Amino acid sequence: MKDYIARFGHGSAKLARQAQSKEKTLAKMVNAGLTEKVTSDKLMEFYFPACGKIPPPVLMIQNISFRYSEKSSWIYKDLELGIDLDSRIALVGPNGCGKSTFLKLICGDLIPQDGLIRRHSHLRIANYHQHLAEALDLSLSALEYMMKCFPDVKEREEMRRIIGRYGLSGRQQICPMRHLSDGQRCRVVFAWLAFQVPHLLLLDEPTNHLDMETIDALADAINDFEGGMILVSHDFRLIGQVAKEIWICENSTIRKWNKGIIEYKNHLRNKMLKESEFETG
Ligand SMILES: Nc1ncnc2c1ncn2[C@@H]1O[C@H](COP(=O)(O)OP(=O)(O)OP(=O)(O)O)[C@@H](O)[C@H]1O
Repeated sequence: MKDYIARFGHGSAKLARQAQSKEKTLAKMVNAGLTEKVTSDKLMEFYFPACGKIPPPVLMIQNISFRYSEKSSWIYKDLELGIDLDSRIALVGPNGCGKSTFLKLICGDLIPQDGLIRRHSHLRIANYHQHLAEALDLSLSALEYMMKCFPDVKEREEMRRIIGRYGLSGRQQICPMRHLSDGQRCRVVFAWLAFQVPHLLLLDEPTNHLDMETIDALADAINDFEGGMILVSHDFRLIGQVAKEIWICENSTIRKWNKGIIEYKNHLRNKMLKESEFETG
């Protein structure tokens, strides 16, 4: 209401009248104690539970080739890689080169036409991507949703504590998720993801909708996590915080960058400068 008053208070006569009327209503609500105190979201303390160790090899990608259809070009051709619980990988590369496809292949959402992906029989993989938040049933509250996904947790209070860790306060836990902001819905998704106790975290652009403090909390949680991680992100700050190695996805393959993240950033910058010089002649 304050926004409306600020925007339209000096607008056309009709809008200004509406703004004045809102101002009066707001004053009455404040006097009657009907407005809620403005608070910022509770700082999120991300946390991925201890997943226990499984011996290597945890995941082996053996000569896989993948394309979406017979008519389309190969996204990967004869790809060979290994991933363990101490892998902390940032997967980078130009738009459309196949980063998300790689994560889908790893978690088994897509099957390669050739080759094999061998996963340790006890391996639990959690795959975070934007569409998870879009697929939430918004008529449910975060609490109802989590109780439905994890029926083994019988006590509401226990589940409230679990969700609370992800920075959702009392009311935000019990109102329909349609009333939550995009960032708050992401927190629900992270709570759901972490509660699966994965060994391997696949994070596809996790920072969209998250503010800087929350991204830092996520970085801390990843650094405390005892399992493996593959991160697809354009956020070099997060990459610098959590990745130990960079893999570059390009030309139907993935190759390991054998220098540090800063060197990779400089390499990209120089490449872009050269391209723009070439374009401008
Ligand atoms: N379901 C699909 N069916 C057909 N083609 C697809 C499908 N999903 C992705 N593609 C195509 O496969 C290629 C790789 O897509 P992918 O989303 O894996 O790339 P990306 O590197 O993650 O891209 P970005 O950085 O833009 O997210 C793209 O050309 C994309 O258009």
